[in-house]
Amino acid sequence: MNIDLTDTTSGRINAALVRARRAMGSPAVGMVLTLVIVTDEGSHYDALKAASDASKEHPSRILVVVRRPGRSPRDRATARLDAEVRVGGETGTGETVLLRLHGELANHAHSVVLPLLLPDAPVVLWWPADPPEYPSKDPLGALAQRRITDAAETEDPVAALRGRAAAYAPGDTDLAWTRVTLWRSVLAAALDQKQTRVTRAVVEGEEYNPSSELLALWLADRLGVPVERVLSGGPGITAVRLATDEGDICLDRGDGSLATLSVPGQPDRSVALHRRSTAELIAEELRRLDPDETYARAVRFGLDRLVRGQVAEVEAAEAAQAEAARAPGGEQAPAQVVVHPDSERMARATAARLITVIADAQTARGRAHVALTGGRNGNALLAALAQAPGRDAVDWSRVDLWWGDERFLPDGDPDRNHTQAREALLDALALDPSRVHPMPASDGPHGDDVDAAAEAYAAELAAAADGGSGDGGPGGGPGGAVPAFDVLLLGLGPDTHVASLFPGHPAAKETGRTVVGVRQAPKPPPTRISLTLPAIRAAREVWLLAAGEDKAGAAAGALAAGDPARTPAAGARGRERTLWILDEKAAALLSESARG
Ligand SMILES: O=C(O)[C@H](O)[C@@H](O)[C@H](O)[C@H](O)COP(=O)(O)O
Repeated sequence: MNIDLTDTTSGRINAALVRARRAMGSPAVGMVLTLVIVTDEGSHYDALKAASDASKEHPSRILVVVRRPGRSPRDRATARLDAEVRVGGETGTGETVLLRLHGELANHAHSVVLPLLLPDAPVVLWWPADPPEYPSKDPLGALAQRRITDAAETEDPVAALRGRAAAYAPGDTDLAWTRVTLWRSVLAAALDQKQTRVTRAVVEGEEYNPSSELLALWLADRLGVPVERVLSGGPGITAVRLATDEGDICLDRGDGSLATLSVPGQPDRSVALHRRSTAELIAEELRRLDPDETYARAVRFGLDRLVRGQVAEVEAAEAAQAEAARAPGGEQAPAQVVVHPDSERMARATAARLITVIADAQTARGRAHVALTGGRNGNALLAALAQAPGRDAVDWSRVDLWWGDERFLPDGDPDRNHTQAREALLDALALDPSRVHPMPASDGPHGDDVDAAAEAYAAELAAAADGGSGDGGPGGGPGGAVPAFDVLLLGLGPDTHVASLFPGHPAAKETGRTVVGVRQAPKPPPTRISLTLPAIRAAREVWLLAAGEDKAGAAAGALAAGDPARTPAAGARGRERTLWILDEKAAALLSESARG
């Protein structure tokens, strides 16, 4: 039975429900909960359909709240409640009330809903999209034992998960979490059955997929091992791999709905992991109304603690481009990792190591080319070098100093890497000024034309390659256009950037030039000059410096090797040596084998 009420009240709606139930001859006693859906005019039909299907398993009173505050001041001044009451029929044994709150009333939904709640029955609130920032503090949310959101229905699902974590209160849940129930139960069963130690996990799923993130967070929290989040073409989650002492447990759905579960020592078996409808997800959520502690732990585990991996299926073009960017003719040396107890000892030890390499280069070739980096770790190394007892083993007048990148600011600006390097070390050394090659400043001869400034630096490098070191040929970058740096230093960004090559930024994919201008860099200041990966790879040795837990995910992700366009640090390799210099905190997520 359907009853339409215009300009009505909650009391009249309740009376209409009683009349309709009497007419249907079915008491309200069979209903077990009130499901309140807060949505908009355009989406209420789909949400109501899903809820009605879900409530077949849980006879419910469904209240759909559509706020219509109105556009004009006159509209907004009015306060009117319209309702469509439906009992029986397609709602099954439940009943639904579609509530349209016009004008000022749209700001008082809870006062309309409260009198309509089933007495002495739990309340579930569902925002199909656009939930409040703090669901439990929302006036309607405060009425509910269960508050359902959906991170997949947001502009930035990963940011939405961060918001869910910050706002979490017992009773909160999210359909992105509900979507991983089947994956979790299959993996938990496989782990319970195969009592073996898991050393690492990988979750593969399409980019910006919140369920992939939550599955990875759940595994990281449950297993206490590094969990790598790797991007794939999807749809949704495509595979989970658990590395164990006996081989990988792998649950792979690919792009279908039938997954294959592989457990070492057992025959593969197929598992149904179909992508469930919203109605199925809501039905699952209505089954249990106690706070979901497992969700609480997973969503609050910390997205930054996941290891960020690469695209599982790197496009052929990108892979070919990465291959083309390798140093001409030179194989890239395998990465070595050295881990120091803390950042102070890391800086001191690396200063001693650098002195040795520079002195050896001068013995072998009469001079040394060193490329410096900016950032905390780069400057800490220079400060340690200034204090190093062996500092004078180097003839600093025969050292050519270059930069891997520079902030494009006026000369002498405190934020320039050159300024910071002078303060940390250079002003204390007997350097030959003609051998100190800072990158151009924004108040130099090229003004604020960062591209012209980059080209000028590329020319300076090429001149040093041809006339200077005598070995800028085969060891140089594209066409021998840079000196063969004896050591090129790089700091590591938490997003795996090196120099000013940021993930997904065109500069990280550059293969034709040695130096580029960088605009809109995610790390301030936004305009920079940077060597490109081919120029970096011209170095004999590339040393990557990272200290602190905020670098753990980046270090593990980059060392897992992958597409340099998305993980620039993975493309920073030396011709003779690639050395990762970490402190324990930055090494925390490395696998035992990666620690060297
Ligand atoms: O100009 C810069 O900012 C650096 O060259 C940059 O690449 C830096 O090395 C990394 O962002 C790591 O910086 P921290 O060592 O400070 O973390």
